[in-house]
Amino acid sequence: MDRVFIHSLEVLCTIGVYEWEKTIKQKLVFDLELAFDNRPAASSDDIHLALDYAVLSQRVCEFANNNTFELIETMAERAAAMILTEFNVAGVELTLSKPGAVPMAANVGVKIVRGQF
Ligand SMILES: Nc1nc2c(c(=O)[nH]1)N=C([C@H](O)[C@@H](O)CO)CN2
Repeated sequence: MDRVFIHSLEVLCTIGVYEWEKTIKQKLVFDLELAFDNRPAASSDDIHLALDYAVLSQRVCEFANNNTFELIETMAERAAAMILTEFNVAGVELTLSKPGAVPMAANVGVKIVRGQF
């Protein structure tokens, strides 16, 4: 299966398990791989047959901005479910990073794969 990808999509969100985290915005970074057949778009050169990565990026930012969770696991799961529901993709691989959450680590996060590839 072909893929469309979106890397390093940065969103400011309310996310975290501690009380102080519920009063601030923190940066999350999405890396997305979407299972999608690109051949109809390629053969027709028609954006309407493509998975529009600009539209999908905007929707993920909106979703993350408008939903507050404690765990990044929950954000990842719900965002993947939203993508599978709202977009015509067979599968989603979603890596969600919370840079700066652990000062001693360059990065921390979770990776999930949902649907089919
Ligand atoms: N597996 C996880 N571990 C932790 C999370 C998380 O979302 N998933 N979150 C925190 C805190 O919110 C942390 O980011 C504050 O620095 C701790 N561990």
